[in-house]
Amino acid sequence: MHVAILGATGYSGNVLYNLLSQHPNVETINLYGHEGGKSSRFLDNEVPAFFSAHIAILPFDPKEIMANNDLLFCATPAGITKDLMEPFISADFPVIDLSGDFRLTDPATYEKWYHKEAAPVDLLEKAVYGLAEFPEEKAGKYIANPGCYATATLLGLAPLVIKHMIQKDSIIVDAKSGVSGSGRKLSSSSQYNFINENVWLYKMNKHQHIPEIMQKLNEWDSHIPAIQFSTTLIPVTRGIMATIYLKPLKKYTNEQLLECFHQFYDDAPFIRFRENDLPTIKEVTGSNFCDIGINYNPITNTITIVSVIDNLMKGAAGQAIQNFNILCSLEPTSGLPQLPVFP
Ligand SMILES: NC(=O)C1=CN([C@@H]2O[C@H](COP(=O)(O)OP(=O)(O)OC[C@H]3O[C@@H](n4cnc5c(N)ncnc54)[C@H](OP(=O)(O)O)[C@@H]3O)[C@@H](O)[C@H]2O)C=CC1
Ligand SMILES: CC(=O)N[C@@H](CCC(=O)OP(=O)(O)O)C(=O)O
Repeated sequence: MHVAILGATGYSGNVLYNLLSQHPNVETINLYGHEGGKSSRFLDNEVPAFFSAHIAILPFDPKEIMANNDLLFCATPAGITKDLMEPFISADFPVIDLSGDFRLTDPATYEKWYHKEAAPVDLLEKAVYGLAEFPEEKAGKYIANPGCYATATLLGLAPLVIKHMIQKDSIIVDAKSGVSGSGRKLSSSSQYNFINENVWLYKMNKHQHIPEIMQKLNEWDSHIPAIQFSTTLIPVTRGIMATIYLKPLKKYTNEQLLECFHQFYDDAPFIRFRENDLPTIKEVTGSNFCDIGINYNPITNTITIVSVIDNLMKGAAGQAIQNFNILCSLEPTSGLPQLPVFP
């Protein structure tokens, strides 16, 4: 297949290029950048880590992309993506979009949480939310790849929520992310002097993944009223840990809780259910795995779920490849590493 990447110079685009260049079903990868941008940009000049990849970054041109490729991976920022995607959606051209612009079905909710103008409703209606382990019933060729925090949180919560085993108003999520989650551009919080030997709880009660998580949770259980959700920046490059606390609906044994997770995840190639062993971020770095461990405290009647992913893999480019495999009916694990980078 011939595939295109828009935004290959960004972190998620870098990882997409890396994965696609080793994908057995991908013949060529064409790179695109800004509309009307310089025609003399090359990947190796922009990203020294890809020193030998002397590949041109062509100016963004929907007609040329659709004429020369079978599918587009879009790794541009939220707020910008929605202005670029109309020609692809109108032509029913396959797109896997890593941004948040087409994940929320309600434009007013997007505008409230992203503080940006939403995509038009007729375009939003064509998008399919692509949490790979829990595909939508709706079919479509425009896949809205989930957010990184949303992926870790939803995969940790899914089994107990779908089986209605929890007190619905009891969910508290304390999520932490490495700095690459904010992309390649420098910001005050990504400066070494700020985040080294520091932790920072940011966007308290305002994080844009709250409505995304609620949208999916309410598909599984429409009676979940809200979640308490916080995001903390930690001094690591890659990785997310979502620590989830909730109260069970009634007393369950540890075995009953383990059995619930096994039912959902034993056949899922990228979920490693670790039972009562609580995973660390490093155990999934560089892989598309989501590792999940659980603990039950009878004294406080609290279940703790720890869900870890690599934000650039399962939280972005890795899940995008999973969605590519699903959309194109390829082997579910094609192009994705089977072990993390460790140590
Ligand atoms: N980082 C992460 O862990 C995750 C990111 N995402 C989402 O994936 C998307 C990409 O994120 P990330 O890789 O971190 O971002 P980066 O900031 O690292 O990269 C953004 C990319 O978009 C390009 N770009 C920006 N504006 C335009 C434009 N108008 N036309 C064409 N290209 C443009 C940039 O090119 P240039 O540098 O030339 O401007 C760059 O290649 C975002 O929507 C993000 O929210 C989702 C999950 C996790
Ligand atoms: C560490 C860090 O800053 N992470 C980013 C995640 C950005 C992202 O992926 O945003 P969308 O999925 O909504 O596009 C944040 O918390 O906003």
